[in-house]
Amino acid sequence: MSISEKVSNESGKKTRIVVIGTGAVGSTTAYTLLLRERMSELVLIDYNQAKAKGDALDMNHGLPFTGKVDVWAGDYSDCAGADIIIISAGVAQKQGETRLDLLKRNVDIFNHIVEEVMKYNDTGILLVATNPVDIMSYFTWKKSGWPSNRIIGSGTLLDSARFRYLIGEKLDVDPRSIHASIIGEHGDSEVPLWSLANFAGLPLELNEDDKKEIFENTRDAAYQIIEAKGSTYYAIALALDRICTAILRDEGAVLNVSTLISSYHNMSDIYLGVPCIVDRTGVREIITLPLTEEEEKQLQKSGNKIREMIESISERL
Ligand SMILES: NC(=O)C1=CN([C@@H]2O[C@H](COP(=O)(O)OP(=O)(O)OC[C@H]3O[C@@H](n4cnc5c(N)ncnc54)[C@H](O)[C@@H]3O)[C@@H](O)[C@H]2O)C=CC1
Ligand SMILES: CC(=O)C(=O)O
Repeated sequence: MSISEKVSNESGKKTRIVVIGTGAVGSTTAYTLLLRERMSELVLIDYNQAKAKGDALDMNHGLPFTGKVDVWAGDYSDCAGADIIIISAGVAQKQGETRLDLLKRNVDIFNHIVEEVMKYNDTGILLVATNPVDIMSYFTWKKSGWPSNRIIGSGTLLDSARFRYLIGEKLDVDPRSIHASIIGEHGDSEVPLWSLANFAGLPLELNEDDKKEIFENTRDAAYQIIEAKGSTYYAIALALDRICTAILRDEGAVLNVSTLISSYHNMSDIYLGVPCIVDRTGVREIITLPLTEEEEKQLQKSGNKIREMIESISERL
């Protein structure tokens, strides 16, 4: 069986992923998808066309070491027929800057991108990584007019991975065996769900100081990495690859992505990071977790912060 057959979807059609914005996050994501042979066609689009062309050339030179994937630097017309379109274009967070500071600049960029994508595709799934991701996902949903199940933000999948890694380190247990979630905003108001965290079904043996340290290092991870090297991209690339895989393989995997909530712990009409069942249709179902009173309070605070940000761009919606 050839690789292109292997990665074809059920109808035998080739599988295409488009990455828009091939900066640190976009190019690392594209490379991760290529290494793991997730698709038969990979298209790179960037405002800086030379960068996209250089990346495509560089990745093509690696094909003798991977499988057969067609990789090229394209334009928006290549979104036609794409299964997944990842948007990681925009302005990156600078040292000391919050994700929300980026909002207005990135809305301008998305206004153009979403309009272009809509000209060529109305059946794919849009996967948003650009920050502030919950608000950019909401904006994309509004602007596109697509059903919300097909507009997915990376949400708190990355934060949950950081949380599981740090808990695993503390307990000396493989992070894949740690079941623990961060929900809410992908940002400073995110909420750790200690009440549900476990491994092998057992509660975690962590004292309050350990918990405080683990959560603060989870919440502040992006700031720490940006201070050290300017931007974060490896772990988000793996998180985006995980979401693409759940979609393309129709997995029904539970992932903490950002989605439109309509009645979640008394909140509605915002995009928020919550556990969702992800399959070929995108977000198939949102899972409502039983929270403690304190966790619910924190989640509502996080939701209110997102709502305020959405209201600050209301004239653009
Ligand atoms: N959701 C998450 O967990 C994470 C999100 N991010 C976010 O991802 C975004 C990208 O970050 P980086 O890759 O580090 O930034 P970067 O500056 O390296 O890359 C951004 C790219 O977008 C391109 N771009 C700008 N305007 C464009 C347009 N109109 N059309 C097409 N391309 C355009 C730029 O030319 C550049 O190549 C940022 O908003 C960052 O905060 C970063 C890490 C994790
Ligand atoms: C930059 C960012 O959002 C992150 O690494 O979490």
